[in-house]
Amino acid sequence: MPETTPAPCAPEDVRRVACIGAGVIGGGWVAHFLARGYDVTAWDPAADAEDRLRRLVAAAWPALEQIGLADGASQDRLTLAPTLGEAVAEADFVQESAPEKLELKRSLLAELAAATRPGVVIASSTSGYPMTDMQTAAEHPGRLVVGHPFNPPYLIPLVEVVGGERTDPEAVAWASRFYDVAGKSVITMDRELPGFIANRLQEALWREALHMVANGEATVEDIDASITEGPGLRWAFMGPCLTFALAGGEGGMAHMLDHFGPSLKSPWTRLEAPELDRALRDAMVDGCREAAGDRTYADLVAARDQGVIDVLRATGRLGSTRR
Ligand SMILES: NC(=O)C1=CN([C@@H]2O[C@H](COP(=O)(O)OP(=O)(O)OC[C@H]3O[C@@H](n4cnc5c(N)ncnc54)[C@H](O)[C@@H]3O)[C@@H](O)[C@H]2O)C=CC1
Ligand SMILES: C[N+](C)(C)CC(=O)CC(=O)[O-]
Repeated sequence: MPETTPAPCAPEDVRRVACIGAGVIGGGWVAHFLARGYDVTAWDPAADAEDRLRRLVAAAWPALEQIGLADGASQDRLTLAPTLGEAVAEADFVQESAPEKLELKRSLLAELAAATRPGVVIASSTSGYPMTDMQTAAEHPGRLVVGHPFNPPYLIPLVEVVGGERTDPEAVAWASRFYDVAGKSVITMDRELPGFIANRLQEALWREALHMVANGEATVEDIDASITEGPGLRWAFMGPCLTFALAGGEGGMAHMLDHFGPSLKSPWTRLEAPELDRALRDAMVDGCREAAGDRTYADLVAARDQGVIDVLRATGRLGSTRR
C-alpha cells in the first residue's frame, strides 16, 4: 500500500536539497540547485569527493552565470556532510545519484527513506531501473520516485518523473511540481517503462552505432557527424515525429507513413544488442580519443556547455521550461 504521509513542505517552499552521490550527475545536480538559489548538502563516500565536487561546480559556474543565477545563488551555500544521516536530516528534498547498481540503489534508498523526515520525497537519478525494482527494501517506499536527468543536469532541462508500484501518486505529483519550480522541464509518466522515454529512444540509436563500429561499417567520427550535421540539428527544436511529418510534404504524416511506412520492415536495423567485447570496447574508446584530439575533458565540457547554451538561446528557450 502506498504510504500517505504528506511532504513536510510544499514544492514552492523547499529551501534545502540533499544530493547523495556527487559524481558526474550528482555534481551536476548540485550545480543546478545552487544556481537556483537552494542550500545544498551533499554526501559521497569517496575520499576525494569534496575536491571533485567543488571543482565540478566551479567549472559549471561560468555557464550558469551566463544563463542567469537566482537571487542569492552562491557556491558557498554548498555543505559536504560527514555522514549520510547528517546530509539528509534537514533536507526538504533528496536527489540520489549513486552508481547504477541495483543492489546498491535498493539498500541506499531504504537507508535514505529511514533517515529523512517523514514524507520527504526522495528521487533517484537512475538511467533505467524501474522504481518498483529499487524500492523493495524500503520501509517507507511511498515517497520514492525516479527523477531521471540528462547530462549536464545544470543545462539540459528535461527530467523524467515516474513512481513505482509502491510509490504514493502524491509523491510523483510533488516531485514533478518541485522540479518545475526548480527550473526543469518535466515529463511525468503514468507507468513504468525500462529506460523511461528518452533513454529508450537513445538506446535504439546507440545500439545501432555500436553495431556499425563493431562491424567496421562506420567510424566513431562518421557516427557523430551523421547526427551533428544531420538529424541532430532538427531535433534540438522539433522532435522526430513532427520532423518526419514534414517528410510527407503537404500530405504530412499520413503521406509519410503511406510512402515510407513499408520500409520499416526492411532490415535497416538489427535489434539485438551487440556483444560489448574487448575489441568493440577498444574501438569505441580509441575512436572517441581520436575525435577528441588534443582537447581535454575540461575543454570538451566547456565546449558542450557553450553549445547547449547557444542552442537554447537560438531557439528562444533560455530560462523557460516546456509547458
Ligand atoms: N552519467 C550520465 O550521463 C547519467 C547518469 N545518470 C545516473 O546517475 C547516477 C550516477 O551516475 P554518474 O554520476 O554517471 O556516476 P559517477 O560514477 O560519476 O558518480 C557516482 C558517485 O557515487 C559515489 N558513490 C559510490 N558509492 C556510493 C554510495 N553507496 N552512496 C552514495 N554515493 C556513492 C561515487 O563516489 C561517485 O562519486 C546513476 O544512477 C546513473 O544511471 C543519469 C543520467 C545521465
Ligand atoms: C549514458 N546514460 C544512459 C547514462 C545517459 C542518460 O541516462 C541520459 C543522458 O544524459 O543522455
